[in-house]
Amino acid sequence: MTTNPTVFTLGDALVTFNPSETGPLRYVQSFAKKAGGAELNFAIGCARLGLQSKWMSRLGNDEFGKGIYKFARGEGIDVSEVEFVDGYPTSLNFKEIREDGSGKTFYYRHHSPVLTIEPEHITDELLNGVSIVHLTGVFLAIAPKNLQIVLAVLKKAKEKNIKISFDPNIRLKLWTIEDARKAYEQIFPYVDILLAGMEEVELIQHDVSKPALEAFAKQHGIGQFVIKDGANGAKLYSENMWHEKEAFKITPIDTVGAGDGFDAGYIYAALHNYSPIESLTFANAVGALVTTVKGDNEGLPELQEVLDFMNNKKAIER
Ligand SMILES: Nc1ncnc2c1ncn2[C@@H]1O[C@H](COP(=O)(O)OP(=O)(O)OP(=O)(O)O)[C@@H](O)[C@H]1O
Ligand SMILES: O=C(O)C[C@@H](O)[C@H](O)C(=O)CO
Repeated sequence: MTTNPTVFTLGDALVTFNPSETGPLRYVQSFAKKAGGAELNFAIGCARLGLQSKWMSRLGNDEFGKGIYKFARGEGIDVSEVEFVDGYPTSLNFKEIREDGSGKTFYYRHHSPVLTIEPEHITDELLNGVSIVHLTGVFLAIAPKNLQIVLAVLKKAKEKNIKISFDPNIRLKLWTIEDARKAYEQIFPYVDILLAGMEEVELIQHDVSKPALEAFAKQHGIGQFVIKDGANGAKLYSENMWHEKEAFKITPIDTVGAGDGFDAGYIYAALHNYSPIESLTFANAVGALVTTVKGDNEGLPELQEVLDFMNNKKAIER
């Protein structure tokens, strides 16, 4: 491959308050201020792996928005499609983390700045030079009108022959499963790579037997159907075959963002023509590494870190 491929994504970012201790949020006394948001995490993951990463968003014209903007730019993300808007405060997320590393999110994003994105902002030039468009259900869940924006991006991507990947990222704190299913029905026919968590697959499609999942992929014309399953690893259905790979053995301390990291790893692998098993292994490694660091994206690794981790190579620390 001669030029470095560009990945495009679109979504809301949040100032994420990570608790300084585990346990119920009501007893937590202090937080570390960080940045989060599923699509921003994905964009950071791609940039750390060395891809060109373009993130479209809107941020509040406030201190938090400016902080996120500087953070994203510092990660090397193309922020030319990020704008500040007055009257819409930057979204917030307070996290709760349990002893096993599992997390809960408490959102304050009812008046998100991304509500000001309109279909006419999806211009012809927006996807110039882009190799893959990656969208997620979080942006869809923020407001019903976002479906029209997502469809505009998907249509533009199809016109330009750009591959489309999608992560349902179901957030039932933002919408109902019925509304999610209705929106996904309109999205799935465009999707080339579907990256879904096992629990999400169960919510979307009750029967998770292999024949039912095969029928689901065929019905929607999904070329690569990837199912992420936490500590069990991941599997892929593609070209009438199943491929499965176990997870790496690690001790998770904060699992939020593992799925976004996995997505970035899988897209990196897809853009570099990895085999199905190589792709799952690489993406599992990125997902596992994310869980070993507190924060939604601090654990996203650089390419060499993934390779060293997969080869069990110890880093020289001193
Ligand atoms: N405890 C763990 N041990 C090893 N690997 C893990 C663990 N948790 C997650 N991973 C890796 O990260 C991937 C994604 O995690 P998970 O299945 O939880 O994603 P998800 O459901 O999309 O999550 P989320 O949207 O909450 O980030 C897994 O497929 C696996 O490769
Ligand atoms: O954008 C979101 O709603 C998700 C984030 O709060 C968080 O970073 C996450 O859940 C990542 O998958």
